[in-house]
Amino acid sequence: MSETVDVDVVVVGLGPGGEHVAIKLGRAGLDVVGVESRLVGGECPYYGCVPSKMMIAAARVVHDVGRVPDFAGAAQVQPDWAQVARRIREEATDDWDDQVAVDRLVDNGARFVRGHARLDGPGRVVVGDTTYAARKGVVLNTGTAPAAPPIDGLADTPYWTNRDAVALTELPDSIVVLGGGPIGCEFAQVFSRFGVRVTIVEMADRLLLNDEPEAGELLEKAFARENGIQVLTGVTAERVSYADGAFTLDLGDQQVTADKLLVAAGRRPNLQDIGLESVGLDPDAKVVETDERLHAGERLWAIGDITGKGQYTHVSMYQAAVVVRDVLGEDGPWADYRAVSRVTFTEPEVASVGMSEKQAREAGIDVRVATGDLGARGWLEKDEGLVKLVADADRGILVGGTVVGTSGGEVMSMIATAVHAEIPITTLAAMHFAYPTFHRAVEHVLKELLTD
Ligand SMILES: Cc1cc2nc3c(=O)[nH]c(=O)nc-3n(C[C@H](O)[C@H](O)[C@H](O)COP(=O)(O)OP(=O)(O)OC[C@H]3O[C@@H](n4cnc5c(N)ncnc54)[C@H](O)[C@@H]3O)c2cc1C
Ligand SMILES: NC(=O)c1ccc[n+]([C@@H]2O[C@H](COP(=O)([O-])OP(=O)(O)OC[C@H]3O[C@@H](n4cnc5c(N)ncnc54)[C@H](O)[C@@H]3O)[C@@H](O)[C@H]2O)c1
Repeated sequence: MSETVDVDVVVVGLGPGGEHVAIKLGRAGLDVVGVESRLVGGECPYYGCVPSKMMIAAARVVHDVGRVPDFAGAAQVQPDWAQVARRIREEATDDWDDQVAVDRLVDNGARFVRGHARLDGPGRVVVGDTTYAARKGVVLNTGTAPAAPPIDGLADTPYWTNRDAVALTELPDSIVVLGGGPIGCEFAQVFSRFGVRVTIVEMADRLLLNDEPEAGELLEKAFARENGIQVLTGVTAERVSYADGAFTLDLGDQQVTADKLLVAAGRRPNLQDIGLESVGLDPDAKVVETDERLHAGERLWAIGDITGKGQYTHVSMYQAAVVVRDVLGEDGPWADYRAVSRVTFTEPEVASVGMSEKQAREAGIDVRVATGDLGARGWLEKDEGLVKLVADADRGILVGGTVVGTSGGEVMSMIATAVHAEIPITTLAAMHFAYPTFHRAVEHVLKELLTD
């Protein structure tokens, strides 16, 4: 029997942002219903950031032991994937069980419904036989799923996505990674450091297409040097087949074969089958357009990957905080994307904030760029890397920056502060920079920007 339940807010999809909204509004005393079809917390804790960074931490330790001969004699390491798999299962994902997250939601005053939610007009959400009528509105946080590129034969093979890769209990001897974006690069290096023979197949002419070209080029060199990850760029897989326990990718003039195939070729937004047409939105659109308060329509907010402002947990959480302020009638600050930062956790880390040089030029800015290496600390640690700064010469401020290197994400944070707060370059260049830190490399590049 169908029923209608009146509530204040319905949150559809409980990724990192949706979970935050439901908890905060529940705690504020609103009648909130959170609906999730899979696991509360979404991709990040169960299939994304958290398990992948646990793998990366393990791989880094293995790699560091391998560097002993470069610095201090000899050491032996016997990597054991079982320990990594156990840690992911027990410490990160509770064996892919979200009871703790469900309890946290309910303890904070929200109601939880497991199921697939569909919009049914403004402020209305249907789950099974129940319609929720939301007085204040609906927050969409449906996220993304792994995309499968339209390659002949691929759909008929037992290929892996990130969801399989984080649940591995045994490593294969060899793997092809299709896609050289953040997901492909992070997994490729982990597997390679555990002794798997890795080939990356990327159709663009470089790795990390969304970062500065210098970053992808440097990472490719690091991959080649380290354990010999084979990187094939500018190639298109024409056909994929699977026989006798092996995948074969036909790349036109060559073939690659491996025990496993990991598809890391981008994400597909979960926007079909959620009733967008009932609120006047296009279900075939790639993103849901939002304003600075994340409004997407009448009594409708959208947050997270589906908004197209950067597919990152911190963007989803940032937007969630904006929505909470809006729902509770508080003052801003409202959403501002000038200084969105991102880090690919390879070694070297690839970190960036704000605009790339190309984006700044396309925006019509009077662009000035400068690039430098990691300076004294890089030499001491035998680490290669770079700092690239993108300036608006007219305004005398930074609009973007990239750091590739050890702790690149941490070094980038000072550039993020500068871009966000629009600190004059002359003020930045007059700072003290401790010797010999990695962040001191930024000083040299700032001075370079100021020389004629
Ligand atoms: C391997 C990997 C590594 C990553 N590493 C990082 C990282 O290091 N740092 C970082 O910032 N980001 C990282 N990301 C990206 C990050 O996981 C996402 O940006 C983050 O999860 C935010 O997504 P979201 O809030 O849009 O929702 P998601 O996490 O995608 O969650 C959306 C939820 O909505 C649910 N849902 C969808 N439709 C419905 C419906 N109709 N009814 C009910 N429920 C529904 C889904 O089941 C899902 O649980 C990584 C991603 C991957 C795949
Ligand atoms: N550390 C992090 O913050 C982190 C880590 C992983 C993922 N993420 C987020 O998840 C998003 C998705 O990651 P992703 O790496 O899957 O996507 P992506 O879109 O960033 O990269 C996918 C890559 O696959 C390539 N590709 C697509 N189709 C192909 C084909 N048929 N053959 C060969 N190459 C093909 C594309 O050219 C692209 O370079 C990222 O953009 C990022 O926002 C973040």
